[in-house]
Amino acid sequence: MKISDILSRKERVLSFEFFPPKKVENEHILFESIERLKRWNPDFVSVTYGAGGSTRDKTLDWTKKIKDDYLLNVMMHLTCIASTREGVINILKELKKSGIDNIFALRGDIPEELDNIEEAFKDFRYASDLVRLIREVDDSFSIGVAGYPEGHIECPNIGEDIENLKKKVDQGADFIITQLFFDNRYFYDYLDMLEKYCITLPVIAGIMPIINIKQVIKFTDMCGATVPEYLKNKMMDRSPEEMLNIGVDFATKQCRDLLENNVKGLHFYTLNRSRATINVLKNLNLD
Ligand SMILES: NC(=O)C1=CN([C@@H]2O[C@H](COP(=O)(O)OP(=O)(O)OC[C@H]3O[C@@H](n4cnc5c(N)ncnc54)[C@H](O)[C@@H]3O)[C@@H](O)[C@H]2O)C=CC1
Ligand SMILES: Nc1nc(=O)c2c([nH]1)NC[C@@H]1CN(c3ccc(C(=O)N[C@@H](CCC(=O)O)C(=O)O)cc3)CN21
Repeated sequence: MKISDILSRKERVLSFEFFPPKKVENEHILFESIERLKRWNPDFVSVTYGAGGSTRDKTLDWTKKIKDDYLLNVMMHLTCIASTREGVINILKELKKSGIDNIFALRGDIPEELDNIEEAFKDFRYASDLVRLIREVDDSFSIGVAGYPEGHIECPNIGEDIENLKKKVDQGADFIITQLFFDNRYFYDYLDMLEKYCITLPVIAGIMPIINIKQVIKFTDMCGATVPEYLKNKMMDRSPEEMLNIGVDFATKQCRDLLENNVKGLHFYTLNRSRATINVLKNLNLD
């Protein structure tokens, strides 16, 4: 089912994001999480795409599996860095054949071990190049792209970053999912700016209930999202149980405020765990 159709029909959407487990022994954690989260009737779930090629096949396999075994509406993340035109065209054919209608089109993180960046950018430079190719090859996909409420880390200023977002929109993207953020002010200011730049696509908010503060600090240092100082302080040196409760409490307040302000959707970065996200959803009493 195309996410663009769901977005035009529904006032608000709910979605969950997973990544293909690196270790076989972690697969059961993901199975359990999908099983539990399915009860919340997500409008779609998405599967991330590993940079550098390592987990790419796994992404397609997991996306198919979640669709066929759990009967969920799926979106596959597709990154284009270090990919060839031909390789991407083959993946699009495979997606079509498998009945997968939704693609999250990304450039992808630049792998640390990359020694020849020009080679990696040979066929695709930006996510907008990928959006263009998808539209060229098969116009029937629904395409999501990433938006950065705090600006993308490689971009000198947010205005320029939004102009770059506009290129993805102009190439035919259908909706935007934001990078994770913890202060809603960034999100509301971002929506105001998008309006000024005449970007009218639906914007789904990316939410990560914090389970482990050290892991989140490590990740946000890399992706440029700000973790509020008081939240860091509150979570430091707590037990895993205490940390999860603080994370759930924070994400609940954040989502409640977004819902009061008519957010178009909540997309949870679950990190393959279900408990924190489910506790937030329970607190929200979503109907
Ligand atoms: N769930 C996931 O898998 C997510 C992954 N990401 C990661 O975030 C990173 C960026 O990916 P995207 O946003 O898809 O890339 P993008 O191609 O839209 O943007 C990448 C950078 O290039 C700049 N840029 C874009 N077009 C440009 C142009 N024509 N001229 C000059 N600069 C331009 C942007 O401002 C940004 O700084 C990747 O590292 C991606 O993997 C981000 C969000 C979610
Ligand atoms: N720049 C960027 N790249 C991404 O891949 C990405 C985003 N942003 N933003 C949204 C989500 C969040 N994603 C994340 C966030 C954190 C981890 C993380 O902490 N991973 C663990 C390993 C987990 C495991 O393999 O068990 C780590 O320690 O890196 C992974 C994906 C993927 N997405």
